[in-house]
Amino acid sequence: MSDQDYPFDGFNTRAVRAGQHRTNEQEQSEPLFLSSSFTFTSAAQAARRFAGDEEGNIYSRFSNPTVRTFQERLAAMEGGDACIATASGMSAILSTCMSLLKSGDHVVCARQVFGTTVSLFGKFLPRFGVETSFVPLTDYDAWERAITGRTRILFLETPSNPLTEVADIRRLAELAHAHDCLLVVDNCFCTPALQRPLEYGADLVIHSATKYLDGQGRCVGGAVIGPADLVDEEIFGFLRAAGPTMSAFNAWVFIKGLETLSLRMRAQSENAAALAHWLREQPGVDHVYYPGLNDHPQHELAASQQTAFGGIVSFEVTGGREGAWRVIDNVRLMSITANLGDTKTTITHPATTTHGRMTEQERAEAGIHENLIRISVGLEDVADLQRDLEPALAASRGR
Ligand SMILES: N[C@@H](CCOC(=O)CCC(=O)O)C(=O)O
Repeated sequence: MSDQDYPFDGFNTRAVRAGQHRTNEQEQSEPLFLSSSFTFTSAAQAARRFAGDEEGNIYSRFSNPTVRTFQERLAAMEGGDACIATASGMSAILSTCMSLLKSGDHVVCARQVFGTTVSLFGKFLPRFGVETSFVPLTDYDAWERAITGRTRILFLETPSNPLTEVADIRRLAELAHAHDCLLVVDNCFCTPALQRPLEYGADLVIHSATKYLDGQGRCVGGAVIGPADLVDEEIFGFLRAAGPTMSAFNAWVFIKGLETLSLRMRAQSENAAALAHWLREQPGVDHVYYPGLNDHPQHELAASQQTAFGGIVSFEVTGGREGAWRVIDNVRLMSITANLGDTKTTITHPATTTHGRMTEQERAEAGIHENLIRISVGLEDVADLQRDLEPALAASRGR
């Protein structure tokens, strides 16, 4: 069908409609296909499907209609040609690396990324001959200096986890392309509702669907979005062979999550902004990290690159690790958990959890101090979040 015949292409329309292919049952909501394999009408048809001469389902490790709906919907939302769904956000990064890199290749990665991403690049990929140089996220000269003739991928998160530092995607895309590299952006904190890195020149977008795409803390999953030649050819080939696949059930949950993504991201951004401003005024709070604050070092860049500032607020308290733990131990409403993007507000001590397996030096270089607390702001009333934090902050100060 041509665009003229079907001109319904707004972002919110895609979020609720893209990828839906009704069956003969004429269902209103997307069906969940819990079937590990699919049948063929003949041996010849099976052979055609396996040879790739005929489109159609084969086996849910690499082809499932519910997973396909999620992939088509997320690709449409990110503005990419293709999407591959994976078992987790980490397996999305792993699948990208295993399919696009070979022994002898080199990656440049921001220092300010999720701790497990540091482990993958710094500890596991070197076993397969792929080395990574880590650079400060916003030091563009350092990115350039780190690129060698063997560099294939530049990898970053923006905003970064947990300090919400923001990098200029356009600038890094130009740098990557000038050196024949790919720019891979983990868009977990913003989601396509707030930022679409492919529009700024990124080659691939990574997601942990576990976070905002689900949005209600139910399922683990991931995705890679980008051009068909990379995603459908290279990365799909690895996924089919190695099998770090998203389950149909999880895909179905994520499909429903995508339908409310825009609303949640806006509401959570508003709540986070209100909490960040309030936190700045509280005794015992040393520093608040939130891109929506005027004094955030990349506030203007975030305003130009994102349509809202996101739901993550991090802050430092007086009293070191003990002070931070006391705040966390004294909240009653927020959930103490190592996850983010949930409608329920979560509170985390990054230095000992999400970034706990980085070395002390790696954490210091990334600016993650022992007194840092990360809050993923949910959809509760901000007044209740303040009511929860106020006595926790007081307890931390010994009052
Ligand atoms: N990226 C998420 C996920 C948190 O997950 C963990 O902290 C598990 C640690 C591990 O991978 O071993 C976040 O930052 O909350």
